[in-house]
Amino acid sequence: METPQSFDVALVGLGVMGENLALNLHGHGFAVTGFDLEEHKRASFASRLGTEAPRSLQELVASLRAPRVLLLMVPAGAPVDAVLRDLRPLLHPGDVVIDGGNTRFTDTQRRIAELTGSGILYVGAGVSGGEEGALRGPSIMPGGDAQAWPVVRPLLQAIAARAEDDTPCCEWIGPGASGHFVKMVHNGIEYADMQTICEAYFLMQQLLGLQPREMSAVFAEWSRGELSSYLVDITADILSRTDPESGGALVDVIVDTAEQKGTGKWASQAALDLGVTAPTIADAVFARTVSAVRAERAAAAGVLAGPKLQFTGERAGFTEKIRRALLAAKICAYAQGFALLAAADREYSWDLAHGTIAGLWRAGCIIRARLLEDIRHAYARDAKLANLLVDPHFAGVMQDCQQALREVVATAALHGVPAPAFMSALAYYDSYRAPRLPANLLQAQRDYFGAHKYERLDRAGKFHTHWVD
Ligand SMILES: NC(=O)C1=CN([C@@H]2O[C@H](COP(=O)(O)OP(=O)(O)OC[C@H]3O[C@@H](n4cnc5c(N)ncnc54)[C@H](OP(=O)(O)O)[C@@H]3O)[C@@H](O)[C@H]2O)C=CC1
Ligand SMILES: O=C(CO)[C@H](O)[C@H](O)COP(=O)(O)O
Repeated sequence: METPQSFDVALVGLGVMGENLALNLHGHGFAVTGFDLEEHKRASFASRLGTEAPRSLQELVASLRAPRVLLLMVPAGAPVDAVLRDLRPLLHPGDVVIDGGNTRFTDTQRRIAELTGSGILYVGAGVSGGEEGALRGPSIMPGGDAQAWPVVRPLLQAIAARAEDDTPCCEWIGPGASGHFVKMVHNGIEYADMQTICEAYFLMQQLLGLQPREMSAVFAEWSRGELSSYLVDITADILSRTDPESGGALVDVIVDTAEQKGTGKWASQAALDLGVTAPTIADAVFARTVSAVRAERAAAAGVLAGPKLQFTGERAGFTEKIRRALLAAKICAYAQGFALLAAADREYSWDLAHGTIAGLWRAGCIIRARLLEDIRHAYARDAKLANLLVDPHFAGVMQDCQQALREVVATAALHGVPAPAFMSALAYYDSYRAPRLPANLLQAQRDYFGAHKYERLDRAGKFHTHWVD
């Protein structure tokens, strides 16, 4: 076993993310050790780093310099509780535990409460960037016990991605579970971003009859402009790939059933809990759930009627409309994500810096996009912006793109092509800019059947009408 107290940091969980984060730390000059339940993972990791594998958590902890820093990259949920239960008796006041997994923020709140009085500094850190990002530089969103920040800052900022202005994509988010909340919102936006790209692809395929390679060129072109982003880039790459077995496009042989691990659902649940309008994020989750009932959809296709229209419009012009619709829908999804952050900030008093958070997402993470620099500027102009849509820059982009979004949504509806995220983005935009909504009638209905009362435009107070004689 290595000399006791010789390591700067320990990774617990040497899977896809943990091993690569460890290699990233090692590459930045930190002395790293690691532990996994599986002996073969411990051994192969130790041999890669030229160290000896600890045989137990006790040996792992004993090999760390004080204050000890442990980064957990185990699956979210029960495994985190199991590791914490085993670690707790081994740690001392001032030691830091970072949970870098996609943990539900309410679990982080509970664990912080459970550790109160122990002196152990707990950090819930969102990490995004996937396998490649973990190795080359992820975006990291740490929050929790602020005393831990000076201890972990050199480690986390060293391995994080860097934005174009060389700022590390890792900054202290705030107290409590704010780091995991911000990561959850990142993933909610990720769901909406992915779904709107998929709808753009589907419309080009279903209405314009474009082949994957043609669409690959379209997405590659789009990624050189305002839509420049990692997700559009990888879409162009995916659509260019050939399946070696069939010789056709690889995307065409992949089953149209999307899986999910829960972060988009949690973001939607948090939006409902906090009373935030986030329909495009929620519709992206529902798009996955409806994709999952593949056999039911196949049966319903033989029963349920739809339109029999052929697209007769001008193809190049419509492709440009889809591009603009995609940009508009993406902005709406980001607006919803940032509205969710603002509501959580009000609820939990985290004092979230929206501009800083946009800055952290500029590189390393899955939603990295050119747009995030504009979002950062929007919050620099007005840190208390009511909604991203009303920032002068974004209001201008929406002005340019809203007509295209309408035409794409209308065309999708007329031709029976499902485009739920585009549709809900448009409804969000129109609802948010509506000075008057039909909720007056809704209030009357509530008062009619439940005596719930309503307010009047012409005088203050709550009123009830005896609707039934
Ligand atoms: N993959 C990704 O792209 C991203 C993942 N994340 C999050 O990071 C976390 C880790 O994900 P990922 O690396 O993909 O998951 P993996 O399943 O690849 O790795 C998790 C590792 O933790 C090990 N493990 C489980 N329980 C324990 C325990 N009690 N003690 C020690 N090791 C344990 C697992 O071992 P075993 O296999 O034996 O169970 C496995 O080797 C998750 O919360 C995930 O949501 C965040 C961003 C991106
Ligand atoms: O956190 C991530 C990236 O930021 C993961 O890739 C995410 O867990 C993927 O989520 P899902 O499996 O639900 O699509």
